[in-house]
Amino acid sequence: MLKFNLKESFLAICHYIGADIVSEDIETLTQDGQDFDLRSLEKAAAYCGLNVLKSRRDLIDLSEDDLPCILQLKKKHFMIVTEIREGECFVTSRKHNIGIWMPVARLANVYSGIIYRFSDQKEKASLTRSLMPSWFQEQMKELWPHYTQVLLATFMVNLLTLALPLFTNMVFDKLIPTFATDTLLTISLGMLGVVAFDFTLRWLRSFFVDDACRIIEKRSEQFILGRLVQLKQSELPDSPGKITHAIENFAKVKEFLSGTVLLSLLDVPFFLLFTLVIGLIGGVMVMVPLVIAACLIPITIFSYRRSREQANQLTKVNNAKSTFLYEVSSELEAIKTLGAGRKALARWRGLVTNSASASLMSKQSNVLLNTVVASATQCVVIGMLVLGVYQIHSGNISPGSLFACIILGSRAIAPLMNLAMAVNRLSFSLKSLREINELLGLSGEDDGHDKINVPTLRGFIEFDKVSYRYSASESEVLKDINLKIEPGERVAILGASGSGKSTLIRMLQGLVEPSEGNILIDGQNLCHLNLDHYRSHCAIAPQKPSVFSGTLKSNLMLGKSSVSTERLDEACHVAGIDSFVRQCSRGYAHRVLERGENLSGGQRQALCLARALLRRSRLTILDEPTSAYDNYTETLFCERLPGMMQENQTLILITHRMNLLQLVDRIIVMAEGRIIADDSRNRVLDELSQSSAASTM
Ligand SMILES: Nc1ncnc2c1ncn2[C@@H]1O[C@H](COP(=O)(O)OP(=O)(O)OP(=O)(O)O)[C@@H](O)[C@H]1O
Repeated sequence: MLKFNLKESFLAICHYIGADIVSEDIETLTQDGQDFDLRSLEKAAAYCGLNVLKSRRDLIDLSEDDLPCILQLKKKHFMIVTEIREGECFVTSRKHNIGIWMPVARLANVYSGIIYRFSDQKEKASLTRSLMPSWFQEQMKELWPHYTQVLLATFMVNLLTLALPLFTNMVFDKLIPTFATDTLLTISLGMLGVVAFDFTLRWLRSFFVDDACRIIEKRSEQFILGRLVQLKQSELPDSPGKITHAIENFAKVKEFLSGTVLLSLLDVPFFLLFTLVIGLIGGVMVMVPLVIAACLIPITIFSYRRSREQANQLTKVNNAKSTFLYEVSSELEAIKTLGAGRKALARWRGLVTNSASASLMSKQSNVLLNTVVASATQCVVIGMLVLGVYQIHSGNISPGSLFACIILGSRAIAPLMNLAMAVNRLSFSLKSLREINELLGLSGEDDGHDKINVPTLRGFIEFDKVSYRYSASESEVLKDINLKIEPGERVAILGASGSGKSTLIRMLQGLVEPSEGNILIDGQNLCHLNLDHYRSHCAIAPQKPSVFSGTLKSNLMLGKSSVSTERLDEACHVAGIDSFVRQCSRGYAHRVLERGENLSGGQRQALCLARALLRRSRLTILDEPTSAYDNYTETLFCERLPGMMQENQTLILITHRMNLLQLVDRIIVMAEGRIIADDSRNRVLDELSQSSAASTM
């Protein structure tokens, strides 16, 4: 029988689905030497973009949807199933890519009942996205058990609150007249027990709320960043400051969930319970809290509306502040050298003034509201005392009942007061939630369609009548582009600044979608491809180098989980950053600051170029890869690159440097968003030199 251990079985699955992973990758991922268990399997699967689902399942229930899968056999052996038919499963071997049909009855003798299935991570993500409008509500739903505990604790706490007024009533009406000290002692001890229980419940309630909040915080923040990465580039707000502001503001939602606002909301329904008890004890005395509540409700509603407007205003000015701060902090050097500090300061002053006055208005109305609301308890006590005197005088209630009503009245009105005071924070929390919902609700790259995985990219590219217009631009920046690039071709794209070269490359990476026409990759429409998967087969050195804080190695390995040192050395050698790595005392472990601030422009560019070359992808796109290089390093790069490129690797090179054209066989020339020449290198260069000679005559 074809039995494996778990690791071999997983490799067999990968081989079957064409996932790009080898045994060495798994060893690096799971730290060789450790047992390959479920955790290791999950890690290795995630590397291939898969989720593992381990469950119990009868063989009889196995369906096409579960395939390919791993069956756990009785003696810790495993077997993979790739096909099923009436009463039989096809179990296969990785090494020989062959298998046998085995009767289910025979398999059942050795099968332990446990199956490992695999689903595409994107499928799971798109499932989450289908819940997008209510992603937050969904999370809250999952936390329902936590909030049930909170509700239960709230209910108990409020019930226990009744004990004190009832005790007071009894003391005044029964124990003082009879001087029943034994009863007083017994009931007092009982009351101490109630206080201890109340204390525990309150503590538990805030613990449950904090715990729920911690879970929401963890899940939401993971979800937010995960979703952000998947959003369509063209849909994102123009300013990164807006994005960070929306995410930072999410803290207000967490504050709402963990703070007094939520607890005051939960306490509000108990107003009815307390007024009911006041009605039972004091009859007409119930009118006092009802009247005060009736006054508080419109004040609360008015205050909520006002604070909503203020929240909108404050968010707007704070957005502008964050955006400006982001810009200034990232371009501090340019501001200094250009002597633009004063101008920046003047603009900052304007923004700060706006923000300070918006925040002052919000604070002032909050303080006014708090002062008005704080008087409500006093009004309840005064109202109760005045009405109580008449009621006692007419024999309707006892003095004990009056005391009990005063305590209950204050308690009944407290949640309404808290709510009125919390509306300001409530409107800010809701505003923040709306803001983040709007951001996360933008279209994602993989929303809507079932996306196709390209198991291995051949690199055949076709632009079919492609046009594109940026939402902010007045006219099309690409017009009716028809283009075919065969696998293994080496192509340069030339053109004046603004002719659309980088936009064409951005489209090729699926960052922006054609306004018209289609882009086909190996015959498949790019918009139907799983972009994450497709991009994992591409390597790009962008025009603007993107360097992150970490080490040289972490920057080189971005998007790659393991790579041999030889490969790393080779890529750095070709990109011309090897001598710098050698100069650094810690080599690849050399510390890189945020955005590569401690590297020169050329080093940053070389780092990104080495990162792209390291991937040895079928499709390599280099967008002005040597624009920051000196001539000598550029010449070395031109000499070394051909030795590294394999025959089947397609190269697309955007450049203004004539020196780099020796790397390609074909040249495409663009002007004003159109292809104006597309031919072999020599012919295009001849044409270009003829036309430049003609223009100088
Ligand atoms: N995000 C954007 N929003 C609006 N217009 C844009 C955007 N990015 C680029 N453009 C416009 O699109 C046109 C093509 O830009 P693109 O960057 O593709 O040119 P390019 O040929 O790569 O130029 P260069 O050689 O200077 O890099 C330009 O006119 C540019 O102003």
